[in-house]
Amino acid sequence: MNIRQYKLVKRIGGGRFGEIFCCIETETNLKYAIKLEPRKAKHQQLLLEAKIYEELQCEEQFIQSGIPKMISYGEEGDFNFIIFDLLGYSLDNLFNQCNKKFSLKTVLVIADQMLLILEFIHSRGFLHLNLKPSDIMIGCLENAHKIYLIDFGLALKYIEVQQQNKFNEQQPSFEKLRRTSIFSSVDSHIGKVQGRRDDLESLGYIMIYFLRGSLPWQSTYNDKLNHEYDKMVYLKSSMTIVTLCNDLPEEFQKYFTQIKKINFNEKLGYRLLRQLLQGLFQKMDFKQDNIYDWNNIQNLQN
Ligand SMILES: Nc1ncnc2c1ncn2[C@@H]1O[C@H](COP(=O)(O)OP(=O)(O)OP(=O)(O)O)[C@@H](O)[C@H]1O
Repeated sequence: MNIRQYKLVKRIGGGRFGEIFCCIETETNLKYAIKLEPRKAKHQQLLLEAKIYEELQCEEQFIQSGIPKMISYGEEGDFNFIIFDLLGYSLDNLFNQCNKKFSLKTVLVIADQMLLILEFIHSRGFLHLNLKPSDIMIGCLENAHKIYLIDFGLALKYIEVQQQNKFNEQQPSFEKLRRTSIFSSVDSHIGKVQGRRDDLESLGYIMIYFLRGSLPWQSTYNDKLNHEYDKMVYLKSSMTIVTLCNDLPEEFQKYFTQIKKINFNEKLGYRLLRQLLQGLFQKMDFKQDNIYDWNNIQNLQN
């Protein structure tokens, strides 16, 4: 595979680790996404991320898993690259376009698909450990109703996490990056070994964020500057589930109670969590029609 057969069209995103462009394969005219990481970057992780995609893609269930297909990866000149299926918008983007509120129906449909995706990656031994709305995407065209999870740059095999028996400040700064987000689990902030339940806790915070428009510990915290980080951690770790889920349907409180009850390495009842949220969906008499809040917006902005 030769990266030169792809032409960069436009930048579509970027984060702490790379720049993402839409590209066209010149022979077929098909569009893809390409993630580029400078090879001089201090903490190179793109090729590790590629290995995770490679391992996940070997699985039979991968096709329906809600993870974009990796077409190719490698090194070219000054960059490491991964080429993936091109997806649509991130939920971060869609959330902003919906005036920072999603309806209960939209949140429940997202959560149901995310639980399936997490069950899949956990069953293959991986933890995402960096869940946030910008890593959750919708597909393109006929897959526009499907939810996808991206960005395995900070993912780990939990078997490896278990071997790191205790967090230690000398660990690579990836460890620090994993616990800087407003969506990170409480245990990640206090340096406890992370497991599958930490991803589910982050998903719970994302649901609350979408429903309320913010999280109670967000206040003045700025994740780029790490400003007021200690205050954010204090507020998050001292908040009870009851206060966090105040005024929300009781299923959210039950969701967190269920997660907090289990040990970090215990197998989770994904089905139970899905049934809990599906029960709420039915109770509210919502329809399974693949219509999300953003489908009501006339001109979505890229
Ligand atoms: N396959 C894709 N199709 C379309 N857009 C994509 C795709 N992959 C990534 N993006 C866009 O690029 C953004 C950043 O991607 P990604 O999270 O992989 O980068 P990162 O540098 O690892 O970011 P972070 O700092 O969040 O870890 C996403 O939020 C999304 O908007």
